[in-house]
Amino acid sequence: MSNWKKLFKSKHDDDSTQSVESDNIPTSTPSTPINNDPRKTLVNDDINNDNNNSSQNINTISNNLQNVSLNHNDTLILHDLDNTDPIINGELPKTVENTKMKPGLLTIKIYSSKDLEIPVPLRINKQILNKLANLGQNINETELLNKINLLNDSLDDAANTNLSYYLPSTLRINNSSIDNNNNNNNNKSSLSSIAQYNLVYAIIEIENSSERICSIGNTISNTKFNSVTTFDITSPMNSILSIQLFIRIPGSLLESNKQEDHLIGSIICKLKDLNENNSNYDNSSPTRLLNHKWINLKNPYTDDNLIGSLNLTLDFKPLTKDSKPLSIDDFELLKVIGKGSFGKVMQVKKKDTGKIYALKSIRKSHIVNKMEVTHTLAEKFVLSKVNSPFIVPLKFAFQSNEKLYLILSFINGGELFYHLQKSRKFSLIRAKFYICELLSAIETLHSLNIIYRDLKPENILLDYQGHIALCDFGLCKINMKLNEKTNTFCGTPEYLAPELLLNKGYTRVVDFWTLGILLYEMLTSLPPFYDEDVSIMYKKILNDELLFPNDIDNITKDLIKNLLNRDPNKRLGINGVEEIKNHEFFKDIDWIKLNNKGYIPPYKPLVKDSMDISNISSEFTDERPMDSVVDDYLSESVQKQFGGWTYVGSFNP
Ligand SMILES: Nc1ncnc2c1ncn2[C@@H]1O[C@H](COP(=O)(O)OP(=O)(O)OP(=O)(O)O)[C@@H](O)[C@H]1O
Repeated sequence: MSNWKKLFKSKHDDDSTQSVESDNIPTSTPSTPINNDPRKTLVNDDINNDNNNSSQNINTISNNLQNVSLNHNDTLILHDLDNTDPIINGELPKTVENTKMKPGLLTIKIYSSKDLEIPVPLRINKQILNKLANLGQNINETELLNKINLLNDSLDDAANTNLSYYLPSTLRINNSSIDNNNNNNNNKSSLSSIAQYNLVYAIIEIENSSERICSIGNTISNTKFNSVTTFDITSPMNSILSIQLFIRIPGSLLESNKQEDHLIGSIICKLKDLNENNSNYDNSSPTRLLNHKWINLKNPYTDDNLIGSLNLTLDFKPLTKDSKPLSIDDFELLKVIGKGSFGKVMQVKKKDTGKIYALKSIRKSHIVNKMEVTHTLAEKFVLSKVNSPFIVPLKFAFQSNEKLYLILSFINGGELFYHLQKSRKFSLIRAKFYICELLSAIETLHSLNIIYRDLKPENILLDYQGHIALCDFGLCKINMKLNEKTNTFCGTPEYLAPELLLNKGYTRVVDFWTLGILLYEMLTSLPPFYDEDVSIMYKKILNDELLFPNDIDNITKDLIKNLLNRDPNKRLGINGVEEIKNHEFFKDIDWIKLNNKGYIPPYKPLVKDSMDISNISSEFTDERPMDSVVDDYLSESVQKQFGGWTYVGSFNP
């Protein structure tokens, strides 16, 4: 079949980042716009009832959203740590409701660890031990040698527990002397020789921002960090702080002979719970949430207590009415990372905290001219209301006279589109993982009466661990109660549901059709009704039999067939997302674990740190990052529509 041979085309090949409007002539289905690029997002304004009321302003949308019924599923299993610190291991909250704790800055100081254990057996002998002893840094060498001599004497019985007390956490090594694997093929680096090897490191993550800190001395067991980092916190009532401790083991100490990174243990806690424990908490002045406290490590996947703990101090400084409003000058522009219909997306660094974000800038005059004001306002409101682990978090929104700015967490594992292009298709395990996380994201949106309408691999980003983050909420339709219909013709041609093509009105179940198309595409490399000619593709969507390649199993086929039921009233999910979750395909999924990002992603993108842009096309990153100066005049009444744009979290100072 010819459509199995489609060559993926970059969505940016032909200036196709512009939304296509209805002047494109329908050829097959009445009132259906056609464009040359099947993957391009369509919005048909002729029948776009979203935009009918161009004077609808941000406040109206805000009011609408306040009426939204919140499906709050916030059951937490709390368990004590030192009998005082509640550490969570429950379901992530999905909405921002409580404004007891204001947005602000969280400063984390990590001093040291105690009793850490190396989680895997090491291949170790006297020679290696002595070499390590000589390479140890920031440690009293004589003392270390004495200890290692003791250990040498009983090496046969030496458990890793003991080793972690003697091995230094930071080594200065001649690359070739400890880990030949790093240098075998690289003469240059074997010449460059001495390198600092921070064996123990921590990844601190909160609100999708992460920071890596490295050991600076002592032993693996009692690592010294003495590091300070500050995070911007926008939803403190929902923020979950995760600190994961890893050890990087040189290949020469492992049977595999290859360098490996292993998780030693983690701390996961909810900021508000730490706050609730602090009886002196004042909502508007800096507060110490933890003071030099030893926190026990846990296994994040089983929640079992582990031996070992970390010494921390946490300080929280809430924003106040006097805090200076944000502007583009508070950010350093680093790289262009994407282009949307109305502006660029850039990687930026917030000057005060040094944290890396994505900045989406939108020119006001463009959206006004294209009657896209409502969609843009809806995007910001959806982002500011929704709190899902699988939706890209909005950090801030601000504006100038000419532009609107959104500051989002920078998700740098690349678009799913890019990874699908590279792999052509995914294994069932990998596709299932993405579908589960997407279903959870859609569930959160639907619970807020929001339909997404534009599910496709281009709008799905992978984070550095390989979890998904849905982006681009420009086509969301808000206030869509169960079974309520809308008519706007929008979406991406190969993902359009039949009821949308027939222009008879559609409900939230369009999102389940697109989910079915996406699953099919991930497993086979092409959407099921694909054709390069869009008008033929529309006919196929409406009429063609759904065919599967032989390697798709019956349970998966059954799920796809039910999601791709052309009758929206009989489509799986018509009675709610739970109906889909109950399908046999998902029978082994623990949804609470999933929402805690508890499943290890089957694929981890190659991401070094939050600055890394290697998964982003050079088509963007080669461009010079700049906030273009524009001189658009917008009348006061037009400007008024953007009145409530500013966002600094669940509280506006
Ligand atoms: N938070 C983010 N982190 C990293 N990259 C991002 C982020 N947000 C957006 N991008 C990149 O920028 C691209 C364009 O962003 P987005 O889709 O939100 O813009 P848009 O104007 O709404 O686009 P469209 O024209 O497709 O509707 C995305 O496809 C993605 O590759």
